[in-house]
Amino acid sequence: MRSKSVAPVPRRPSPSPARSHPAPENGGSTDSCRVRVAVRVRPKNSEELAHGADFDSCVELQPESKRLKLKKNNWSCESYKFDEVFSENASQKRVYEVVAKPVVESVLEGYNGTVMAYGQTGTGKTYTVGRLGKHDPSERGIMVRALKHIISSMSFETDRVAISYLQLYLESVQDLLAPEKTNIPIVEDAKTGEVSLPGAAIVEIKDLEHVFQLLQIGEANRHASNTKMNTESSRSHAILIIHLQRSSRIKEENSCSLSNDTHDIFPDDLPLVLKSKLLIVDLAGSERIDKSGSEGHMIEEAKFINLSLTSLGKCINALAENSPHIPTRDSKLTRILRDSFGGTARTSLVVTIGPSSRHYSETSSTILFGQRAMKVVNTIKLKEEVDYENLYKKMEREVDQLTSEMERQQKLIKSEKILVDKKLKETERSFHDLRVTSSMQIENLEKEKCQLESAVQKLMQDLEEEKCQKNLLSEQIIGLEKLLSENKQQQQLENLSKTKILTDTTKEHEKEMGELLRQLEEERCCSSSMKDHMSILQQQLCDAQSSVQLQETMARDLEKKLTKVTEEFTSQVQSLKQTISELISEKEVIYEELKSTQEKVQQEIWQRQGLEDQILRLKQTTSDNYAEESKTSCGMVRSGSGLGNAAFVSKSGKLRETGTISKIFEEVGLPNVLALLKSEDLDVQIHAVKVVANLAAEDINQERIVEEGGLDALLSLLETSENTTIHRVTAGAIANLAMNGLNQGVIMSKGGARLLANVASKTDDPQTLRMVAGAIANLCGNEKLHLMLKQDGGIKALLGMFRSGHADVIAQIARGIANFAKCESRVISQGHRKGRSLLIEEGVLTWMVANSTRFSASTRRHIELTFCHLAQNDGNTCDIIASGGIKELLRISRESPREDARNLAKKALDSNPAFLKEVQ
Ligand SMILES: Nc1ncnc2c1ncn2[C@@H]1O[C@H](COP(=O)(O)OP(=O)(O)OP(=O)(O)O)[C@@H](O)[C@H]1O
Repeated sequence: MRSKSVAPVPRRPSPSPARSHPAPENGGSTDSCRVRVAVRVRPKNSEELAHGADFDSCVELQPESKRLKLKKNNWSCESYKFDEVFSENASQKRVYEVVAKPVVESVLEGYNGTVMAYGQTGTGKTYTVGRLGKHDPSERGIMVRALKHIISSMSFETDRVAISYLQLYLESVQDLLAPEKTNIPIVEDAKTGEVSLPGAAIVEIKDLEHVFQLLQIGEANRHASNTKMNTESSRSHAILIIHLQRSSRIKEENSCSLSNDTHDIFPDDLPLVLKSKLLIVDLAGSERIDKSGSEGHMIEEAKFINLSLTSLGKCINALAENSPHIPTRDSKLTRILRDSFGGTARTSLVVTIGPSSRHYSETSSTILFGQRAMKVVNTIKLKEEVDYENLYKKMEREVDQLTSEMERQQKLIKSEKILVDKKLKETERSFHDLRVTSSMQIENLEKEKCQLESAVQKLMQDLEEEKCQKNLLSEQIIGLEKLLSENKQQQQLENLSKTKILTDTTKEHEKEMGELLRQLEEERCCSSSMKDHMSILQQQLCDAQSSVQLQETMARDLEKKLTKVTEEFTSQVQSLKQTISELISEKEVIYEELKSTQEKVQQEIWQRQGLEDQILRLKQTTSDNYAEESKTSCGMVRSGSGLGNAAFVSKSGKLRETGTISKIFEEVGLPNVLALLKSEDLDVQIHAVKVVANLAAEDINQERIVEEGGLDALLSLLETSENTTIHRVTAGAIANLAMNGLNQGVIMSKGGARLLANVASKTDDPQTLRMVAGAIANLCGNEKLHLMLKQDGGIKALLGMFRSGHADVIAQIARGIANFAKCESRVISQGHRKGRSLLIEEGVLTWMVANSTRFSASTRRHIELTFCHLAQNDGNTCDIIASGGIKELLRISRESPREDARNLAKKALDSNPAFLKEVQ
């Protein structure tokens, strides 16, 4: 698409309006513009020069006043004013500059244009328009000059130019660049009135050399004959369509290049393109059959030419007179030129006349035609469109970016979650460890405390006991001392009275006293050792108490530590909880973002799908329509060798699109695509069938499409639709599905062969017949279905399609019967079946012998193989002999380019005694 360095397409001042016209509907700007008409007089040819006075000139030009005088005879003449008059000396360059250049410039600005030559046969239309002048540039006609002008004015980086070259011959449109394409339909868009020729080749132009090559091909394919009036008389109308697509807007630089309406319709960031078409038309010459000397087939040609020119004249008359009804539908020529006269194109007409008075009446009617055409006013209209291809690519890029961003964010969240989970687990583990160790420590401390307390208690008890014993001893000592003093007093009293007894008693008492003293001494010793022991015990108690105090302090410290650790842990847990909740809320936000991104992506996908639908629809309705082309010109991209199946998909370039379709199909889903097959809108339906047909060309989709009900929908379309395009593409889709062995039985059981036969009986469109024949040919490759195929009329329909005479259709028929014969011969050789071939019962043998000369070389190979396979079956011997097939078998055994065919034919001839006898 357009790069910023490319200047916006320049604007021309609008011509002044000549007639009021409706306001634009799609944002394009419109102007009224009258058809410009110039007249060109051909120099006298050799015959006219030779006959002198007989061929006196009836034309006189007045170039200054742009007038032409037409002399009827010496006393009567008429004068006509044109936009320009060219004498016989006017150069090709000048004619181009006056007639065509303004139209080409207008086309470069985005308007449609038409340049057309009209005139009697032999007056120089082809010379003016179609002359190539490859070696003499001064000779070049309008076609070459216009293309050279366009190529030099556009940028190949951002713009595209392509051509279609067609001829209208015997009311049939034929492609001059691909002459096998005949009967090309003319499609008119009901809404825009735009005319397109789907199926016509559109070839992108590279350079002038390429232009010469293509125009030469077209020239070689154009119908021309030698008539009395012109040795190289064109027998068809040639139409060169130049398709031009130019980028029209870059957001910043060209806001001035668009009308306000356009801005309202297309947002600033949409890429826009200007699409325009230039039709250069070289009409076949009008002729009087008596003068041109046309005979036989040429009379037929002349009738068609005159008929279409008459209907063009009627349309011009009706337009010139502002008639409410313009009979454009009367001929294909007027349908193709619908936009050129009274439409949206800027149109220039050059009318060519001969100078000779012998052709006064033809010259006069040509001039009147030109005069009337000058009254026609077109409404030229700028057609600005969204460049969906570019937009699609842009959106695809954006979706990719969004998807990768989404994936990146998902990965980020995942890794963050793993990190948080890990952290949480670690914290839980350390908290648990801490709890276990602290509870163990507390337990130990408790135990120690209990042990110390019981030790202190025991010491206190011991101390108490010691104290009691000491008291007891003190009391005993006091009692003894008291006793001693009483004894002393008694002794003193007794001493006075009883001296002897006293001595004895004193001795005894002294003894007792000694004993008591000793006991007292012992008691004292014991008491002092008890005191020592007690002081030791007291010391021990003190120690124990201080140890208890120490332990208590330690326990308190530990408790404090534990409280601190617990607090720290609690705060850690809290902060972790905080982090987790933050992470969770962050996660929720990211999830929300992801959700909205996913929704956005989904929307983008739907939008993209919608846009693609529109692109395809637009492609279909414009003449650079690839989809339609692919449909009508579809070839066998993937055709198996020999008798293999054939997939019906579009030509090169469409495989890439199939890839995109598969991608979208994955995103949109098969049920949604299949649902579109039942759409009310025919365009959508056609597009959906095309998508399904493309998908069905891929092996991996074939079974799924049938499982999801796609086959039912296709068969129902085949049965109910009246539309030829639907028939053609649906048959192609079924042909693709029929490549799959499993699908073949399903297609047959659902009446597929009967429906295909029905379509074949109703149409003459070679492309549709090719699809139908291809589908039946694929079904022929399954021996289990042979009987049903015959009963459902499949074989009859296959042979019946031969009537089209189209090489591609015949190739499919031949492939089908060869498939059938091969499988049948295998089944018979394995002993699973006996008797006459089902193909022979349907008259294949007679058909092959009768048409043997009409087959192309490649088709002939299939036919040869069919002969050989049929000849392997004894049940067919009589039929082969009766139909004269022996001769054909002999020929194949000697001359066939295929070794397998030669061997098969020899084998059949050598092994069958009836054949041997016949040969001898
Ligand atoms: N302006 C001209 N200068 C020189 N030769 C001319 C000129 N116009 C036509 N001729 C010659 O006259 C002959 C007939 O011209 P041409 O084939 O272009 O006619 P035509 O109108 O296309 O005829 P038809 O309708 O039968 O195809 C050709 O030989 C051509 O070279």
